Amino acid sequence: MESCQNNEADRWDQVIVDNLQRDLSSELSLLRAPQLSSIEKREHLKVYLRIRPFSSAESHSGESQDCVTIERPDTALLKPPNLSLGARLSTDKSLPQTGQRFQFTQVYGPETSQRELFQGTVKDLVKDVLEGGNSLVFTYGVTNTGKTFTFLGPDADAGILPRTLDVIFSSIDEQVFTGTSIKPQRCSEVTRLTAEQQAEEAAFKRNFLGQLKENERSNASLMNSTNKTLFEGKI
Ligand SMILES: Nc1ncnc2c1ncn2[C@@H]1O[C@H](COP(=O)(O)OP(=O)(O)OP(=O)(O)O)[C@@H](O)[C@H]1O
Repeated sequence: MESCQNNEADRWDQVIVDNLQRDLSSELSLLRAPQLSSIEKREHLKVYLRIRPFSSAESHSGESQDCVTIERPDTALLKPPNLSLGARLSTDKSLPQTGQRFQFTQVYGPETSQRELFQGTVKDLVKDVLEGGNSLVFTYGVTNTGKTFTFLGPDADAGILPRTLDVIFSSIDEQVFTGTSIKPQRCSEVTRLTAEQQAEEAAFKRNFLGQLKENERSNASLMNSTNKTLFEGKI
């Protein structure tokens, strides 16, 4: 009897498992195509490649700029640089060097200005942020590839961060809250300050800015005395 019951139970398990398999497989096969295309539509990650110009040391070292070729606006072909270990170990110099192709949202060549890069990559994100959106931008690359140049840039040729701040502050010009009764907290919250807290914040700000100015002054006088020593040393 027991064995008969077991057989019966096994049969039902089998039926349920079979149905489950059949249902899932038919559902998955129906869902697969639309799901993939909707993921593709929601793809927000953009990856840009910026190729910096050769430094004068690199140009003088005899390295060929052919190690990076922009094949299409979104594709770069990379070959091992002549001076790299891989290229030096390759025994047959008559064979063409093999390269690897990489695809990006857009490739920016060495002649790209800071302005062009900002306009092509980050400007629209800043507009979204001004309308309440969130964005994350970061630079990634080995040392000496131009991350700091791209992000901060020299004073005379600002990178994407100062350009972003400029757009933000120019856009909210009229809406800047000049009072001191609220203080930003974490990413998107604010704390309301009592009169006593406002006085504390104001004193902290005065001290902080005073210290910054003092540091700038002492750095400038240190530079002056170092230059003077070097100059006198040369004479
Ligand atoms: N687009 C560019 N045009 C002209 N010079 C550039 C450019 N990008 C980088 N450089 C120069 O190349 C050098 C290395 O750049 P940078 O310091 O930005 O590299 P990095 O990736 O931040 O390096 P690290 O990771 O070591 O801090 C600097 O002398 C910089 O001025």
